[in-house]
Amino acid sequence: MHPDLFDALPVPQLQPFRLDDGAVLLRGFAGSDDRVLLEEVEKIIAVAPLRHMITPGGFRMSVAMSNCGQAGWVSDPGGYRYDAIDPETGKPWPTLPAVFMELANRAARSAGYENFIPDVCLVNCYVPGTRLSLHQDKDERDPSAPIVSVSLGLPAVFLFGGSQRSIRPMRYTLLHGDIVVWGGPARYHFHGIAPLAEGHHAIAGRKRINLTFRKAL
Ligand SMILES: O=C(O)CCC(=O)C(=O)O
Ligand SMILES: [Fe+2]
Repeated sequence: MHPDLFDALPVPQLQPFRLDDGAVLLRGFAGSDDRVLLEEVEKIIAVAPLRHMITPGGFRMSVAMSNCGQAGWVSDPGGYRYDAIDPETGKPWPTLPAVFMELANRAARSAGYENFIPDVCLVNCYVPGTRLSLHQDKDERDPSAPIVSVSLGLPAVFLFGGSQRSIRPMRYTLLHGDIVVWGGPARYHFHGIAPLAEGHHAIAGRKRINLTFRKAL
């Protein structure tokens, strides 16, 4: 059979996998955009370098972070905030690439959230051993907008709990191209990432890149 015949076949559309009311996992949703997304990440971190922020408690975060968009999430001994200026460079953050905006909007729509227009993308970089402890994303102004979280590179175990820290989190393995969307009744659910296992990814190498899209301002 000629390979072009396959191109005409519809791409299998996996059903969104429900994690909780308001929260879904879209398996492989970003898979076909992976190389473009990673190229854009390289451009972003060339301007706004990855850095380990300091928590208000004085700890150095194990995840290396950067941002793009109208503001960026920053943490320092004074607290957490969104800042239009990158404190590391003194300049505005790089703008949100069109391919990021489009993907985030499309993923949100697939999860049941119409008209999601993010203004911030937090870039998280994990290497084996890196973890992100259970937390809520609650520094954003608009509670009606979901969080759209894209996984690229090495797999990670995503911990997804409930509205209270005491609710024991469920564990889901997130793979290259997966997107998790949480909003509505799940918007303030506790979540985190277990320590990344050792490994090598064919495109991303020895790391995991996570992009979280937010409407923060
Ligand atoms: O890396 C992830 O999948 C989650 C990132 C996250 O929770 C955050 O950036 O607030
Ligand atoms: Fe988070």
